[in-house]
Amino acid sequence: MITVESLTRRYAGFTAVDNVSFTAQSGRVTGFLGPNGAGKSTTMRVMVGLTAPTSGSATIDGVRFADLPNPGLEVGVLLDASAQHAGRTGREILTVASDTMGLPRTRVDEMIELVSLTPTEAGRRVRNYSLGMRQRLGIATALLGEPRVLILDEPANGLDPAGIRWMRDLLTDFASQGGTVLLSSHLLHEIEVIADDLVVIGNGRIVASGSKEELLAAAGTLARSTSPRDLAHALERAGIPSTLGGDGSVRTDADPARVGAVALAAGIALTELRSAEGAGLEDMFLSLTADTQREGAAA
Ligand SMILES: Nc1ncnc2c1ncn2[C@@H]1O[C@H](COP(=O)(O)OP(=O)(O)OP(=O)(O)O)[C@@H](O)[C@H]1O
Repeated sequence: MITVESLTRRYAGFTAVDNVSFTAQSGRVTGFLGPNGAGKSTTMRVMVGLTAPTSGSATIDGVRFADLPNPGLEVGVLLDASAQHAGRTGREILTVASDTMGLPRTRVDEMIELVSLTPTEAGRRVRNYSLGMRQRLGIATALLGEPRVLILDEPANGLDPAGIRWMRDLLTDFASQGGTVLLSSHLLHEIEVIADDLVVIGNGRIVASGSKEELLAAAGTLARSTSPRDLAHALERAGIPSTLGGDGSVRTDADPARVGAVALAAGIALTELRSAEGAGLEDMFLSLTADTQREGAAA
């Protein structure tokens, strides 16, 4: 389990991470979301001891990363796939990491195979790797020591569609075997498919956290009718505030049963009635972070 408690990081008067607290539970995949510059990477860097917190703490199973005797055996980290030594081959990078952790060299070949780098690719210098190949190598390095915890910043970045699916299965399996996965991504569809829990950050502060179901269910109800204005008026008369979308949809915080009952009583035929959950993570993300989006996007 990863525990972040009242974490703050300031840079010369600018607060990048502001009193952030959350946990990433074992056996679950936690998606870490936020607009550009929200503070995700800074939080993850503090978790793995690359950045010192101004105050507060981040611990892995109760221990600070810097205090872990052989961290690679406990925590697999992929923060910046391009930060690998460009002059070494992929195989050399894995071999050095494996030796540092005191692992048998056989792990190197196992990992190369696991991430589907060909022997030729593994023998190529990293400066000549594509982004997706760097990402695969980074994942191989993270998994080398068979850690219980994975901290991954944008791991799907640069992967092809098959690679994204492979990564999804890998992380889901890892969590189903009791591992802890914290991953940041801008690929909301990916997060929506893979994450059990979500932590949303905006301008350095947590704006929402909880299980994906909980957070998406809070999205309310979406209804469609041949006469959306009449439906909105009927809801208003029933004391249910609603929003009329440009696409003819009507959204409310009331549950679908209540919206259906109001429509029936008003003699309005519905063409669609469902939890707005289907509207998905993107809507939720944009509405939660609207105040912190540089584009000022609203739901
Ligand atoms: N070393 C530093 N010095 C000054 N400011 C920094 C430093 N590192 C990060 N910041 C600032 O802290 C804020 C948070 O950055 P961070 O990289 O954590 O965001 P992020 O959520 O990971 O963004 P992205 O989605 O774009 O990767 C940004 O405004 C960034 O400019």
